[in-house]
Formats: sequence, C-alpha cells, structure tokens
Amino acid sequence: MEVEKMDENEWKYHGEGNQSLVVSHCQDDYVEVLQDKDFSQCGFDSRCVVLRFLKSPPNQNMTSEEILHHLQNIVDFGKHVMKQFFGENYVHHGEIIQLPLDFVRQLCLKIQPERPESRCDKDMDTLSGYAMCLPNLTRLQTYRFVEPRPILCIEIKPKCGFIPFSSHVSQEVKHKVCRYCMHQHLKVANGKWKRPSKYCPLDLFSGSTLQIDGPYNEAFYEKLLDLSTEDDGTIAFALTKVQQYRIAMTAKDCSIMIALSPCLQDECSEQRPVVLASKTRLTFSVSVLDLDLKPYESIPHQHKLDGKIVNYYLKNVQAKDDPVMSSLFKENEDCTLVLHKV
Ligand SMILES: O=P(O)(O)O[C@@H]1[C@@H](OP(=O)(O)O)[C@H](OP(=O)(O)O)[C@H](O)[C@H](OP(=O)(O)O)[C@H]1OP(=O)(O)O
Ligand SMILES: Nc1ncnc2c1ncn2[C@@H]1O[C@H](COP(=O)(O)OP(=O)(O)OP(=O)(O)O)[C@@H](O)[C@H]1O
Repeated sequence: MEVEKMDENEWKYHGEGNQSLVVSHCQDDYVEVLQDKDFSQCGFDSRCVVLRFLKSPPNQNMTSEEILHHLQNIVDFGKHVMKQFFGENYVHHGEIIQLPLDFVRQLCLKIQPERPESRCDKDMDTLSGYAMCLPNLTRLQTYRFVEPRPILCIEIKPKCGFIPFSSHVSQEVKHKVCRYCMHQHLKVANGKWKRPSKYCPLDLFSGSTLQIDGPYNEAFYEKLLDLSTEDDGTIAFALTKVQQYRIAMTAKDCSIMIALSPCLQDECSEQRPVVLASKTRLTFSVSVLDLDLKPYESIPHQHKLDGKIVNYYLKNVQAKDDPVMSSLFKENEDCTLVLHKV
C-alpha cells in the first residue's frame, strides 16, 4: 500500500464500535488476483485490508505519542498474548501505519454522514495520522487474493457464559442467572436495547472461564500461565491476578467473524478448509477480533456496574416474578443453569 498516494475516495465507511472506527477499500468487492509487487508498507494490497482508527470523546484527544503507544500495545498484546490463547490462525494483530494527515481529515469528512448517530459521541482520531492496518476479515483469509465467488460473512459477539461456583460469590442469584442475562434488563432500562435479547451465552459455552501495561511479549504470556492458584500473598501474585482479570474481560468482549464462500469439489485442497452444508460445499475463514486489552480504569467501573446489574435484576425482575422464581423456568428467557442427572 503506497501511503503517499492514499486517496479518501478509494475508502469507505465499514463499521465502528465504542473505541475504534474501521474503513475498507471501495474496490474490495471485485478485485483480481494480487501480485506481490502490489504489497508494500504493511504487507498487503490496500484492497484486502481495513484501516482501524482510534476514537475519543470530543476535546479529550490524546497526543500523537500517546496514540502511537496505545496502538503499539494493542498490536503487541494481540501478537504475543491473544494469539497464544486463540491460535496463530485466528488472531490478526495487524500493523501500525502512518498516514498523511490530509488524507485522514478528508476521509473523516467523507464518512461522517454514514456513521450511526448513536456512535457520534466520539470522534475518529484525525490528529495523529496513526491507524492500524489489518486484513479485511470479512474476506476469506486462506489466500492473499480476493475470491471470485460471493462471500457471506457473519459476525458474532458471544459474550461471557458461565455460572460462578466460587463460595466467594455471595449473591445467590449469580449462581442461577448469568451476568449477561441480568445485564440485558439494565440495558433495556437504560434505553440501550428495546427488549432483552433471547440469546444466552450459556447456550454456547459449557463451563469455565478463561483465566499486565506492557511489555506484552512471550515472557508475559508464560508468566500468566505459570501463576499458581494458591494465593501466596505477594504483590507479584496480586498484580498477575489483576492482569488475568483484564485479559478475561477482554476475551469476554471479543467478536468472531466467519466468512463463508461456495467452492467446487475440485477446488478443495488441504490448504482450504471446507464445511458441507446440505448440497453446498463451503470454504470458510474464522477470525477473532477486537482483542484490545481492557484498561486498568475499567476495573472499578466493572465493579460498580456489577452491583448495579444485580440490584436492578433483584428489584425489578426477580421480585416481580417471584414468589417461586418462576422466571427461572420460562422458555427462552433468562438463562438459568438447570442441572439434569445423566
Ligand atoms: O459491559 P458490556 O458487557 O455491555 O460490554 C460492552 C459492550 O456492550 P455490548 O456487549 O456490545 O452490549 C460495548 O459494545 P458496544 O459499544 O455496544 O458495541 C463495548 O464493547 C464495551 O467495551 P469498551 O468499554 O468500549 O472497551 C463493553 O464494555 P466492557 O467489556 O468494557 O464491559
Ligand atoms: N479486520 C477487520 N476486518 C473487517 N471488519 C472489521 C475488522 N476489524 C473491525 N471490523 C468491523 O468493525 C467493527 C468495529 O471494530 P471493533 O470491534 O474493533 O471496534 P471497537 O470499537 O473496538 O468495538 P467495541 O465497541 O466492542 O469496543 C467490528 O464490529 C467489525 O464489524
């Protein structure tokens, strides 16, 4: 990708979350096989990548150095920690790219009308010129060229699914209803959603949970794994526990992108994973995204939020449905852990 020749008209709004905004190349729907000569600064043809910009509330801009440092942490954390947890093939840590400021400003103006109103409480960073360059995960990742066939891409955010059994969890309701389902009621009350979701992460997961700022290198990862479960009372132990918590919080908020495309029998090779769906053979790619480490500051926020979620649920949902906790057994509603003898 030749950064000096970047033209905002070749890029389009792709999507955004609470922390970042993503643009993709306008031609990504109909490109031909790419030649190695097209690859440059970040090792990809611009038509196969997305650019991911950080966002911040108006008047709370970080300096360029802070942005660069933050992006570097994201890349290192993906590369050395999350890749090890999820697997080399599923995590794409990307690279930092420095773009001409003029391009970034023009791009920001161009995409503004496409942004959903609910996301406009934060602005895309147009001051630093830094962004992450990542493969476009809505495409198949098997080869570095664009598939000639149509692709169906599904993005899911599985969220966290387990019922804690620790005796340190004092509230009885937490042993019965998962946090995600309880949180849904608070989100409806706060106006985030119109109604609680019928999805429950417990349907997806069967049990346990996934168990430090920089350097996010292999030694860091080893340290996380080596931590014994016995509390030895040292500061090092306590710090590592905090880091484990942050990593678990990060993992619980990730997204999974699944790209599927039809393929003919003679096209199937060992390199290309295939799934059979009734009469069709589909080749696919699976990627995990949004693996930015949650900041320290989110820990007290999580703690407060936890209290709000449970209190709201107990007062407004369970209290209404009691006396016999009938809600626990309502089909498709809050998901309760019901143990069956096998
Ligand atoms: O708290 P939750 O479970 O609602 O998750 C938040 C997400 O809400 P969602 O699950 O999509 O409804 C929320 O997603 P949306 O903004 O709704 O897309 C963010 O991912 C948020 O992370 P951060 O604080 O911006 O780093 C997420 O916050 P944390 O992961 O920091 O708690
Ligand atoms: N590499 C990628 N390829 C294709 N699409 C992507 C890629 N990265 C992000 N996206 C799209 O952009 C959206 C926003 O990106 P992302 O989830 O990283 O933002 P975020 O602000 O960190 O999210 P959150 O609100 O969960 O904190 C994703 O939901 C996804 O649809």
